[in-house]
Amino acid sequence: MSEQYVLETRNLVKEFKGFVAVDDVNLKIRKGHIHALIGPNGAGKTTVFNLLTKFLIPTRGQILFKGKDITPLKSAAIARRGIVRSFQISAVFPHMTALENIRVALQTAENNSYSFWKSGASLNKLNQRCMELLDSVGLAEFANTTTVELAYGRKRALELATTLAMEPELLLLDEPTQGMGGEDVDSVVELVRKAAQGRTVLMVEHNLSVVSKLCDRITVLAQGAVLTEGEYGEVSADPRVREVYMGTAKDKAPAEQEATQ
Ligand SMILES: Nc1ncnc2c1ncn2[C@@H]1O[C@H](COP(=O)(O)OP(=O)(O)OP(=O)(O)O)[C@@H](O)[C@H]1O
Repeated sequence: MSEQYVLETRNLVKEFKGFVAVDDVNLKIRKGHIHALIGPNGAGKTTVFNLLTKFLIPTRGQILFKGKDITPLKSAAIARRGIVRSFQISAVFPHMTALENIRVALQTAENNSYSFWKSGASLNKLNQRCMELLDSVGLAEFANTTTVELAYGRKRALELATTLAMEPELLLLDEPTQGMGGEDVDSVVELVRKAAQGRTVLMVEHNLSVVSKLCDRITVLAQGAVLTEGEYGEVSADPRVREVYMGTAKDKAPAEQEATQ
C-alpha cells in the first residue's frame, strides 16, 4: 500500500437484490488531488459515495483510508477519521443565522456540549473560528442573516463551511453545482478550489466544464464499473466515454458540453 493514496477501494461491490449497482470498483485517490467521479445517470456514483461514508454496507470489497481498512467502521467513526461529505444532504438549519449554524457544526465537530465553550475565553475563541469559516466561504457579512433568507448559492457556501468545520482530510462533494446557473457555478468552482487547499477532494459532478476546470484526475463509471480513469483531456477524448454519455439529456457528452459553454 502506497502512502500517496488517501483513499483506495478494492474490488468494491454493492448488490441490491441481485442487481449489481457497483461492480468491482477499484479507486485510488491521490493525496492533495481533486478527483472527480463522473458517469451517466444510474452509473453508480451516488452508491459509491454512500459506500464510502457507510450509508450503505458493501456487499464485498474493501475501503482503505490512509492505508487502513475502514470497511467495518460506521458513518460517525468515518467522519471522525476525517472523511466528511457535503452537499445534497442539507447540513444547515434554516431558521438559525449563518453564524449559529457554524457554531453548531463546530460544537458537533468537538463532539461536545455547550459546556466546553462556557467560559468567556473559549466562547470568544469559538466565535472567532465561526467568523474565520464564514469568511473563508465569502459569507462574513451574512453572519447574522437567517439561513432561510440566504440566496441558494450562499446556502450551499454555508453548507460547505459547516463541513469545513469538521476539518476533513478527505472532502466528499456530492454534485456541488447541482441546480445552479452561470455565476453561482463560477463561485462554487472558486469555493471548491479554496476548500481543497491542504486536503483531498473526491467529487461527483455532472457539469463537465466544472470538472475540467477543477479536477486533477477523473474516474468514469458506467453501469456500476470503472470504464476508464485519467486526466480530463484523456478521458474526454475517449470514444467509450463519449458513447456512454450519448442520448442522456442530463449528461451531455464532454464534447457537447464544451460546445455549449
Ligand atoms: N437502494 C437501492 N435499491 C435498488 N437499486 C438501487 C438502490 N440505490 C441505487 N440503485 C440502483 O443502482 C444504480 C446506480 O444508482 P446511483 O444512484 O448510484 O447512480 P448515479 O450514477 O448516482 O446516478 P445519478 O447521476 O442519476 O444520480 C441505479 O440503477 C439505481 O436504480
